[in-house]
Amino acid sequence: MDRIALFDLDGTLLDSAPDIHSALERLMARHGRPGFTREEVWRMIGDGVTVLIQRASGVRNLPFSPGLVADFMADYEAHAADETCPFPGIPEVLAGLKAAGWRLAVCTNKPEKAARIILDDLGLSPVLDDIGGGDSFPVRKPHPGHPLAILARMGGDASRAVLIGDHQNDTRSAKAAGIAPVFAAWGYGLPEMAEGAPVASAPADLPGILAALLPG
Ligand SMILES: O=C(O)COP(=O)(O)O
Ligand SMILES: [Mg+2]
Repeated sequence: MDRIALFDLDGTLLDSAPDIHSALERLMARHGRPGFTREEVWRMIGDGVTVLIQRASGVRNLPFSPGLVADFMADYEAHAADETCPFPGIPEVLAGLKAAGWRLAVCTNKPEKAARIILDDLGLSPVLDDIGGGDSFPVRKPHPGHPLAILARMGGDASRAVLIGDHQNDTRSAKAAGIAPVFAAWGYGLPEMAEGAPVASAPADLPGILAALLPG
């Protein structure tokens, strides 16, 4: 059976924080609230857009409502790839893995529509076999059902898959699913979020780590 590499999106494949940050600044400004530092935004990313807006509105004493999320998303989707780009080395690593026979997919807590807009815009969609967002299934990371639902769609198996991500939600969902986790240390997570998973310090480390975990 083919080996499958599942990639987290924000903070793993893509440096997407600049556009998330900008859209959040505009949302706060529309409600007369001050913005956030980039580091504060990194700490709020990882559990999907609703939790991001709950965290941000909570800190700024802005009553949370689903309308805030819809308002944020309409603006974010229109600007999601303005400054967002793959981390250096990512396109080459994806192409190399593909050439080595791996099938590739994205497992992100970002809403699927926004993920597809960005991946299309950055020209990464053709190398991906599947994209499963935070709203694609009844559950999302850290629930193991999120990566497992993507594997099921691909006809894959947990024992022949790895999940690379920058947050404890990634390592935890992988471990609970029986998928080998790899921690992306270049992303937005704190080092302790690796929780014992093998650590890749740069994208260029991935081919070696993945081949060691799942020899062809
Ligand atoms: O949208 C988020 O909060 C996180 O998305 P990710 O799962 O791709 O890191
Ligand atoms: Mg991430």
